[in-house]
Amino acid sequence: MPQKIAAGNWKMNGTQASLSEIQAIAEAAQESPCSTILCPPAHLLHRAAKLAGPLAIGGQNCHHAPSGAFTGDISAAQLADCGASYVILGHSERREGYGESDSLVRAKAQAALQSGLTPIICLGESQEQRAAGQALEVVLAQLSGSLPDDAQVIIAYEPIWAIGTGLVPTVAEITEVHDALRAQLHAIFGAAGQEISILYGGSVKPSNAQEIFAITHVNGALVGGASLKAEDFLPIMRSLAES
Ligand SMILES: O=C[C@H](O)COP(=O)(O)O
Repeated sequence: MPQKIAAGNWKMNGTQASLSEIQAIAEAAQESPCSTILCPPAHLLHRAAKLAGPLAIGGQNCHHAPSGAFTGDISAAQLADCGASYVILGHSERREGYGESDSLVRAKAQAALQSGLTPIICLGESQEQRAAGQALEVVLAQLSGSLPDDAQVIIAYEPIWAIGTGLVPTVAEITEVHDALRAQLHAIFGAAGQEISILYGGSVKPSNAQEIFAITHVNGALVGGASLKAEDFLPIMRSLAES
């Protein structure tokens, strides 16, 4: 059975004053039967990792090279050095904002694995692609192009149009994509593909988490805005535990 995972992506939000939220989430993670991962901005990683206990810490991106003249970047080994054990890769805000391709995401995933990090690989279609009936085709192509050689990954399906908008796909739309992802992971990795957690992301809130977690092959969530405050994230963690 894939692990149930509640993951939070703080994006470019948070200062040292936010460490109290991480502390509260870490305390709740101690009681949770599920895995909890928090991906704060890079400047908080080291202090967050010290607070974390059973809460795992992740980066939000890494370079594909182990080191070198890449001003402003961070390597997978440096994330691990801060205490991270996961890294989000291929988020649509990087695919779209910085032109990251599937092959670059794949190279980053390989680099992450070499440094002992588990990549959380994000996939998702735009509103135009969904309207054109291309959602499945787009997401499955991203999966094939972005996966590393090893099955030690987490997948996050995040329709771009659902991120930060309050719009959420229907249960049938999420089901269709997660079923297809599960089948493709099985086809690629065999039995190991059945163990890969597939998260849903995009406007997950305490109010809709229960319905989303009831969907077959939804093994948790990658949460943006509602992970910034423990008072929002804890009910999502509880819904996952009860699912
Ligand atoms: O990585 C997280 C996603 O982009 C979802 O963000 P959101 O929960 O604010 O819609």
